[in-house]
Amino acid sequence: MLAKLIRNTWWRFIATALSSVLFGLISVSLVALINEIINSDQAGRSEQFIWFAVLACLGVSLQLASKLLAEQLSQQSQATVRREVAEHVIGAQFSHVEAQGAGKIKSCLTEHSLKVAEFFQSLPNILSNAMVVLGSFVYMAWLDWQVFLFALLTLVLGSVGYSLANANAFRKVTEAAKIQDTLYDQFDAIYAGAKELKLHRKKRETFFQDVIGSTITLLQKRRVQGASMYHYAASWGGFSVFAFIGGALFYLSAPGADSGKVMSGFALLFLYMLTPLEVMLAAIPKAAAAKASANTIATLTKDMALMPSSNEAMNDFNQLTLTDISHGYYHEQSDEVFALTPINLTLRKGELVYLVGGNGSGKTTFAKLLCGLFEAQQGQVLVDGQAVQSAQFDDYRQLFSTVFSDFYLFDRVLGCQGKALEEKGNALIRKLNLHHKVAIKDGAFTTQKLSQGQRKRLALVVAYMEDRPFYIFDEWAADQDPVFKDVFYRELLPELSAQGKTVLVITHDDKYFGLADRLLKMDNGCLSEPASTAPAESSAQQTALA
Ligand SMILES: Nc1ncnc2c1ncn2[C@@H]1O[C@H](COP(=O)(O)OP(=O)(O)OP(=O)(O)O)[C@@H](O)[C@H]1O
Repeated sequence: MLAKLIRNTWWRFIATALSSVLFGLISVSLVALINEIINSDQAGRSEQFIWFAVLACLGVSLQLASKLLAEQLSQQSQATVRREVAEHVIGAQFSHVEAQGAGKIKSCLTEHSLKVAEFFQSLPNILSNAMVVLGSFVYMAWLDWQVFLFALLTLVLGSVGYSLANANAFRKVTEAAKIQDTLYDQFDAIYAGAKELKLHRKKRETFFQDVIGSTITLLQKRRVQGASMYHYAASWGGFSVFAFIGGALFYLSAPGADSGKVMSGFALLFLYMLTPLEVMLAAIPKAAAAKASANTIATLTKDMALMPSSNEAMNDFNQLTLTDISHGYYHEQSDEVFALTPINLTLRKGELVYLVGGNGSGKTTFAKLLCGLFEAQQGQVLVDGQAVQSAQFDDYRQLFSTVFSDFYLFDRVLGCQGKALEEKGNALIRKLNLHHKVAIKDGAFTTQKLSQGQRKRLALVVAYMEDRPFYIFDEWAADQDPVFKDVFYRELLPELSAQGKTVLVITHDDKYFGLADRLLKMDNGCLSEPASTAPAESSAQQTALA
């Protein structure tokens, strides 16, 4: 993921890297120049001062450029990550998105993307300081090659200790990234479960301490463990540097050693190198966290592969046939599978079909399968005799308008803009007796602060405005008052059917079963149709459903 981001922003990345590297090199050159100025005679100093002024101005300009570029790079990378995650959530198969869960997705959109952005922000620091350290070693080699060899040995020892700690720390950081995803799910529960938690003290305490509290503590623990490893490693690095300084000074102060310029050069370098070395070592944990976050984001987007895009849309049908289609869920904890028994069914234009059955029998799963939210794990869907291919599923879904029981109402009436549509929507709002509460203005609802039953009516308005040939209502009437329930079953549904729309109504309202053209029954994943309601020409086939 990091490599891909770098590829996408290559010129900015290269410009940032180049300006940071040059700034680092110029910084070391300035230190070397200062040492030369200290140790040269008066005559040679005027030219050196000019060089000093030129290098100082160039260095400051390059530092500014690298920081400005890194800021752009950081914001661009965060925007790219967020766009990519959002694109995958919107464009992947519904079952894949469902399998990831909201917590992980939110965590990627927020904290993980921020960590990636922070890495790019700290890039100039890492590179310029690396150059300072590297340049310092080169200058050391020029001053005294034996001391330089000693410095190299110290560097190797320091790096070995660091890489050992790094592997362990990275495991902790990766573990912390996973715990963070769980925490985001629990953050959702704080808000969504606020009523339940406020009404029950014991529940609240248990949730606060054993659920969210323990996740927060575990995350804190793993992050401290990861960071501590890096601090141990940094201390080991610091110790190696001091051992090197001590050794070098001891060697240089030995009787007969040519100390003058070399000693002052080393003293300057040691002092100058320490901070960059510290900054560099401190940047490594951030880079590790960014890598762990980038890996999480990459896995998420891989598991939510984009579906083939298309500009086509199916917009009508006469007959929709399902042959041997099925879908199942695997429940990891209980090692059980819930699966629909392969379904064979034909639905025709204008039919009003009721689907009934007990809780958990598979009605919603069937509805999701029918409208293409779930791509069948086996079997086929045929529109007017033509099998729908995998690449056509998005086109196929454009036949449906749905209101599931966990529907979502967007603030804006998306995809249905225009004055005429707005007027149509407001007429529907009046028809559903909501006009005293809400209206559509400038393409958006004036309010969403409505009761659940009223919000469901608004979802119905949106579905009507979409004007698709197939409607699915999943227990839509469950929240409606008896008067409006009657309006829904006796007026609205027959009206849709009369307009040639096919309607599948999932319902428990047995009082209205008689109004359906056909009645389907779901029982523990098995779909059947009582012979009396099956269409005459295919009743034999329909009674043999499942
Ligand atoms: N997201 C999911 N992940 C795993 N299993 C699921 C999921 N949704 C449903 N199930 C399983 O599928 C079965 C059927 O669920 P479904 O929602 O289709 O039932 P339903 O008939 O619509 O129930 P209800 O009348 O309560 O809405 C359930 O018993 C449950 O075990």
